Amino acid sequence: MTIHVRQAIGPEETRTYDTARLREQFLIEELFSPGQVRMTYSHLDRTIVGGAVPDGAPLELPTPKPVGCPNFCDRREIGVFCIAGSGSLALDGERIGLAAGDCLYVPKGTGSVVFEGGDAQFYFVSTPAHRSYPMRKIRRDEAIRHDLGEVAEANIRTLRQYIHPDVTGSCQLVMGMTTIASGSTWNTMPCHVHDRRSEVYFYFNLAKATRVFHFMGEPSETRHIVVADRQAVLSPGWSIHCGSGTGPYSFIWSMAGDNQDFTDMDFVEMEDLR
Ligand SMILES: O=C(O)C(=O)C[C@H](O)C(=O)CO
Ligand SMILES: [Zn+2]
Repeated sequence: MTIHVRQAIGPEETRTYDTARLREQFLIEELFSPGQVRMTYSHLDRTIVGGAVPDGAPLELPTPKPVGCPNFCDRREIGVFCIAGSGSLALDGERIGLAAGDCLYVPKGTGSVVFEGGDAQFYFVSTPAHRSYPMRKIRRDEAIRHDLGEVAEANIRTLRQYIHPDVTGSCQLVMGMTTIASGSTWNTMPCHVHDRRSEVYFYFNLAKATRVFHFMGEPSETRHIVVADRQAVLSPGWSIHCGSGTGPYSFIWSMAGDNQDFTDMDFVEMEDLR
């Protein structure tokens, strides 16, 4: 098991960063390793971002020191996506099968969490929770689907809300997946901020040579991070978050903070971007 801790960084400090520092603070490069759970604990809403690759043997989710409780879910909830292959999660011994594109909401109070599967790869995000909602598996066709964008703006995409108040209860975690249509490049453009919530963008299904140029920063001080397959970007509430890919890609977004209102966004006017 590996866990790295990232402190919350403000806009003034971020303005002074060079490329290496920006990547060190906001990009999570290595999430998947056979037989391992890898995690990053971010002080942005105390979000834990992780990857688990059971590689044929049961892989228990450990409880790292920053969690501060005997069990991982004593005061936390988790959203888990199977991003490749198929496998299962055993929650206190109850096995739930997951195929690529399925999501599992793991409630506060769950004791043991075990990842299983020969070829399965799991991406997960966990945030603090104050009460227990029912465990729920959400298949791709059970998520709320939104078809967004315009051909002329190269931003045609399908956004699916999986962990969302209209699908399943959760304390603060809101989570889903967006897939960019063939021929489009942009996600989340026109862009927005929402200082009430922080967000994590996990990019995947990129070909080896494809890169997403992820834009972040204050609207008046934008920066970019070049992102490869299966890498995640931490997005503070004050930062824009959008990207343009050199080839096809999808991403799993997750949010936590003061509300679960997906539509609560402050859109940025194009003329205000620098
Ligand atoms: O393609 C999009 O637009 C998104 O996926 C938007 C994210 O879900 C988001 O930023 C929600 O606040
Ligand atoms: Zn957002």
